[in-house]
Amino acid sequence: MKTISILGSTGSIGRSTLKVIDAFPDRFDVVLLSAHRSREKLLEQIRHVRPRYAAISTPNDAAWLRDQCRGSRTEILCGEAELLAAIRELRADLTVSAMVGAAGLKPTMAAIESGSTIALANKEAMVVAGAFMSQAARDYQVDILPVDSEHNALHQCLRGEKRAEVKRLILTASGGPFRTYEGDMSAIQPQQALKHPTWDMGRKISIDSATMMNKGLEVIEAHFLFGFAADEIAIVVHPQSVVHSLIETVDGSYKCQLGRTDMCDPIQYALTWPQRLASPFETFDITRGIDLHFYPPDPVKFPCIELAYQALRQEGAAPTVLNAANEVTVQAFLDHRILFTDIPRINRMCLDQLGTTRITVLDDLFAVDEETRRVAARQVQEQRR
Ligand SMILES: NC(=O)C1=CN([C@@H]2O[C@H](COP(=O)(O)OP(=O)(O)OC[C@H]3O[C@@H](n4cnc5c(N)ncnc54)[C@H](OP(=O)(O)O)[C@@H]3O)[C@@H](O)[C@H]2O)C=CC1
Ligand SMILES: CC(=O)[C@@H](O)[C@H](O)COP(=O)(O)O
Ligand SMILES: [Mn+2]
Repeated sequence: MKTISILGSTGSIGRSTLKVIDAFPDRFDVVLLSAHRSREKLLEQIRHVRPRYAAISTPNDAAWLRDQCRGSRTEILCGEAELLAAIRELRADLTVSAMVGAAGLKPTMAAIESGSTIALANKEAMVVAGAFMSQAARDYQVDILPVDSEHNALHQCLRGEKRAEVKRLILTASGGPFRTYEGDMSAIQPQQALKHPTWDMGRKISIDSATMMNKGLEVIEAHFLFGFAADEIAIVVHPQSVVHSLIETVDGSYKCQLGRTDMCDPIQYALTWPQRLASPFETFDITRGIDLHFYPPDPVKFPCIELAYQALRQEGAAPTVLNAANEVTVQAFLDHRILFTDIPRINRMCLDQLGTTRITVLDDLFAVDEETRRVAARQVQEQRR
């Protein structure tokens, strides 16, 4: 049995992970679950998989869970410090990193340092601290297996290829809900932006897809996962989301991975890697007559794409700054405190102001993350006056 920790088990990726695990009852033993605020959902999961530990963020929720779980074998943990200690103690065979945002960075680093293989969905951790995470993975000889559908596709396409023979990576983008929208972008409301055309996902990533910052973050994620430079990573809009990404080889071939728009597939790939196991799910029907279209993204309509390339080229603190600003602006937009078009505007302001901050150690990144959040929050406040 492979022991599995799931960070962010109550979210969209966390729930899909449990679905995959349920489909392979003799292969996986879930030893840790974690949630932020969803205590009822977490309780249900605890009763279902009976992990060694379950972690939640606030003392109030932890007390409630302890009460509900009295007599059970699961120990309830409260807050980040207890979660990190459990990750280090358990040293799970594999950790699914599926929290949203930079909050996932410390737990993911702790899992790497414990020697656990990482199934990485939490792209923000890689954007914030890609160089440090990759170095830690080398130091602790840990594999980081991408769950993000594009990077999972690239992982599959790159299998068996020599680095020198791959010219570039091409990330597919659905184009989000506003791909063909011709109205006033500043009038877009959260409910419209949350309606992703092809994937069912959490709220933050859904807004990122709507601004196409998701693709920008994925360019940075691809750089750190696969070691390609900004100029060797392209984005192509592909509204069907059937081709999950492509590589171009030096001899002019394109190689792609395609499949369903269901995250259970890349999760299964990561959980069972390096094996491939027969899918327990309904598989993709190639004969169903789908047209596949590919065309370049619109950088004027979606300025977040260029911001991400700028941050990647700047390196150092810039990706951390862009991510922190974006986390603040996305939440502010969801709370109706700023307009859709304020997201790239404030993100750019933060990147210009703080992107060149000097970084030597990981703690410098945490400091610049905090400072950016302060600056971005001030900009959000200004906007409300
Ligand atoms: N959903 C998808 O299809 C895809 C997601 N990803 C990436 O995977 C990650 C997770 O996405 P998704 O599952 O959609 O997100 P969700 O919002 O659905 O879930 C996020 C999870 O993280 C927990 N969480 C949120 N904030 C904190 C915090 N501050 N501290 C600790 N835990 C926290 C949530 O707990 P609670 O439920 O209690 O709030 C929940 O378990 C993101 O980085 C996203 O970009 C990548 C590709 C596809
Ligand atoms: C499922 C997944 O990996 C998401 O990142 C998805 O790709 C988002 O869709 P967009 O292509 O619209 O960003
Ligand atoms: Mn993706």
